[in-house]
Amino acid sequence: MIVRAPATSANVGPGFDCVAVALDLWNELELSDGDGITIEGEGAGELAADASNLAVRAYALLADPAGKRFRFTNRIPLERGLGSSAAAIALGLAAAAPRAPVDDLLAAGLTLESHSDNLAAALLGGLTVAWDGRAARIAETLPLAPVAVVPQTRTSTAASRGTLPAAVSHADAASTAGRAALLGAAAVSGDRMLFAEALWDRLHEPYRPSAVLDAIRAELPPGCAGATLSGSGPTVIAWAAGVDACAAALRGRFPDHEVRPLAVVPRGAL
Ligand SMILES: Nc1ncnc2c1ncn2[C@@H]1O[C@H](COP(=O)(O)OP(=O)(O)OP(=O)(O)O)[C@@H](O)[C@H]1O
Ligand SMILES: N[C@@H](CCO)C(=O)O
Repeated sequence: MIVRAPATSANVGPGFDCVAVALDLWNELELSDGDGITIEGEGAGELAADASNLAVRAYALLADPAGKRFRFTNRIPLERGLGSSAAAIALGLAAAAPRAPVDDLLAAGLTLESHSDNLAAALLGGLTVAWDGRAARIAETLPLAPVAVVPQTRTSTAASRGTLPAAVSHADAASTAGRAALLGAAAVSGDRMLFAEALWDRLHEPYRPSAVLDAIRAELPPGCAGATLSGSGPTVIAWAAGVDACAAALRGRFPDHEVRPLAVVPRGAL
């Protein structure tokens, strides 16, 4: 059996801990009878190749890993805000229970990661909204295309979440709720202008400083209509109508970053 799970970009601006989008960059698990765990690609030599591996732990929540051989091919870089942990969890869950209701998989996943936004998109694909233990894919594609600006540096999500304040003002909550409503409407309607207007947040981005995000917003590259911090960062997503022009400009401006157009994919691990 072969299972694939996509990278994901969570929050998409105002959708903190509830919105995420699946991207065309995939981790893969080949599961067969036998034993042993092998890891190729991203995280090889670094990730645990034993029962403590996150994907194997996810599998073990719903099926017995004894007598199974796990062969992982990883393409999603770790701790860059591209949902590597959620993809690992999605692989394990989808391999263990491919026909389980998504809400059951989310409930299992929540025992391993405290927020289910990335996991929802990794399982369902497209743009997802997660709420109160449930999730739905609300759009298969988006009106603007994501171009990822990926630094060499890493940010642990746990550490990044530690910088967020315990409470926010009503003004910040109201502003962000408005943008989040716009984000959903723009995604479903396919309206580019509304989507670009939605890409502003006051709940988490102000507490996760990013010079790249600030620089892109201060001077939008050609073809680019807005930018968001990807998950907890440090990757930034530039949202483009003209991907080639946008990517070329970003490569010129951020030569020590990897600039990577990553199309939205309509399906996830399920
Ligand atoms: N392919 C993988 N297999 C097993 N464990 C993984 C894998 N990828 C990531 N992990 C685990 O998840 C951790 C990274 O999770 P973290 O939430 O900090 O980053 P991320 O998921 O890449 O970013 P974000 O959640 O902001 O999108 C790694 O340090 C490792 O423990
Ligand atoms: N919603 C989570 C996503 C982490 O990928 C956060 O912003 O911390």
